[in-house]
Amino acid sequence: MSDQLLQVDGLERHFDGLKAVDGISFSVAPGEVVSIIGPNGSGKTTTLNLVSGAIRPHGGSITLAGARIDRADSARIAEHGIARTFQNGRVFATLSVADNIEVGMHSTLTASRPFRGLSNLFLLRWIPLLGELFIAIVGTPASRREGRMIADGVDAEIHRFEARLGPRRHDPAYSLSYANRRRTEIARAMAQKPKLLVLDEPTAGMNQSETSEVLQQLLDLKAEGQAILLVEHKLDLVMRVSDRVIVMDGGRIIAEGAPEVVRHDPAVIEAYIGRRREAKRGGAA
Ligand SMILES: Nc1ncnc2c1ncn2[C@@H]1O[C@H](COP(=O)(O)OP(=O)(O)OP(=O)(O)O)[C@@H](O)[C@H]1O
Repeated sequence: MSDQLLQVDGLERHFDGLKAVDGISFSVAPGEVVSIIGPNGSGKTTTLNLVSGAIRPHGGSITLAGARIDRADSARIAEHGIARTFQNGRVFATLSVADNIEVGMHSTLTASRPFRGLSNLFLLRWIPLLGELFIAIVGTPASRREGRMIADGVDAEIHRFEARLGPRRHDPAYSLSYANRRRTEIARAMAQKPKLLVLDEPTAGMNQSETSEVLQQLLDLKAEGQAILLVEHKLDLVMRVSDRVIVMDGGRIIAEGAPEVVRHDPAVIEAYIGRRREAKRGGAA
């Protein structure tokens, strides 16, 4: 059995004949930070969507900690231990920062969701619903203990971004700045205590000082031993935080290796610089 945390083999996904992800294979080891970079439209987000179960692959396999997850839906994949954030930042707008983070812990609950395994069985899915409702109203010693654990977990995640989210813990997400919404999203993902944290452009739309702050937070997560699969356009950040960098172009992996090696790979330089040259020529025409 592989000692990798995430193992992706021959992954494929097409959209109306367009091969967005064209038979890629890669892995993430426990505690490793792996970044996927590449020009626009090269298949990075589609890869994250496949790994997190947002869409289904048309071929290949995805294994997390030894379990096949490529046929599971995103809720089951979250239970397996993958948490993700989205390119455009997704939070529950009317929920407070604390409540958004608490939602992230839902997939980890056991005492408050004793029949959650039945949720996958269409005819029996009302049983866990009624069970959860009953426990929420009446409560059990175990569910009360779990309630305290949730409150501690929310505090711990807010503490991660204390200076920014601490004063805003009761504010509705719609009232937050864009950067704070993205921080809330990362805190919610971390509240799941994921084996693998999947981040899609966590600094998109952020200025330089906000980006530096995110870089420091990613370095802190890495120091905690958190495995991360990251898609990011800001190459300075990628080079500083990654153990390994995967470069995609046209749905394929064109280079892979340590940041310094990949940075000087001729195929990578061509994919980036050549594309820019083409865009300029197109603009000039
Ligand atoms: N739902 C979809 N329907 C049709 N085509 C899609 C869909 N999702 C992605 N694609 C196409 O698949 C290709 C890869 O897209 P993807 O979003 O994965 O690229 P990307 O590398 O993440 O790009 P960017 O850096 O711009 O976010 C693109 O040509 C895109 O237009």
